[in-house]
Amino acid sequence: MTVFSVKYSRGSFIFPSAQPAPHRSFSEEVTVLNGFFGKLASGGRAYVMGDPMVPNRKWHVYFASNESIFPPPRMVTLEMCMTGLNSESASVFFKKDDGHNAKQMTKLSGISDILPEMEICDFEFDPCGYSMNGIHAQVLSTVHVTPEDGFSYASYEVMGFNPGAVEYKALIERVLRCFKPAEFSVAITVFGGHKWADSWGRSAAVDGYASRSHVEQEIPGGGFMMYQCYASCPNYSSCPKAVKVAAPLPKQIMHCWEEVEESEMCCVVEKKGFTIGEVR
Ligand SMILES: C[S@@+](CC[C@H](N)C(=O)[O-])C[C@H]1O[C@@H](n2cnc3c(N)ncnc32)[C@H](O)[C@@H]1O
Repeated sequence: MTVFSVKYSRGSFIFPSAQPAPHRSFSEEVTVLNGFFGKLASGGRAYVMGDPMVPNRKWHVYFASNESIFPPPRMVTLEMCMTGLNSESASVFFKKDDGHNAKQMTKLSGISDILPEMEICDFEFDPCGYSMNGIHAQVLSTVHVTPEDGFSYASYEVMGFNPGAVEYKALIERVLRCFKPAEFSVAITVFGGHKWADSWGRSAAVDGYASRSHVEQEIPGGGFMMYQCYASCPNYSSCPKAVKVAAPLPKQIMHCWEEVEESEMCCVVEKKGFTIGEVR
């Protein structure tokens, strides 16, 4: 089987020092990924997006494609990372003596209502935890839930949908209803031209949450990424305004990959076919 394209993405780890190799730093991960995919026609391309005002919330992305013209065809991807889950919402993802299983977790949590047409294969962990994969035609989605209090976490990812047929803000709100997190991030990746993605390239005002940061990054060939972090804010009028951070200008490109630790990256690096940068 030939790889057509690959994308690896993650937020900042909650416990970075607990990560085993090769996840001790993004540069280590990129080295491993380039070992597998760096020889694809596009070369490996890596980005770190984040707002310096929100230091523990960065979005790490790696792409490679067998097309020399990057990026691959039209595609929108939404990725949400949620922490501080509401304890009642999280309790759904604990097994119970009455045989409470993954199917009931999917229904009771509201996950089945996020995109009702999805066919879902769900799994409950023992004593708690939940994962599912969903499919409908070319649309794919996945959810993973760690419900334990103190380090609760849920992720939602969907790709391959028609952005004109799914309303961006409403989808985010259906996901939030399942978990009611204290904080969350949304990463949007658009391949195939900015305009095609309709409302998906714009920031969303989400009821009950304040946008804490908003970062945008153009991808060579017409692609686009947007990364937004939110924190719950019941009294919306007193919420601080979001800081909108622009994409880096070409003149900010610096060749300093080897000298830069991930924690202090402040530049864009292009070296031997891969690019890594932090957007400020
Ligand atoms: C949903 S699973 C992780 C799935 C997957 N690694 C991910 O996040 O993409 C994590 C939750 O399942 C629970 N769990 C129970 N048994 C587990 C196991 N054998 N492996 C991983 N997680 C387990 C953890 O305590 C946690 O609440």
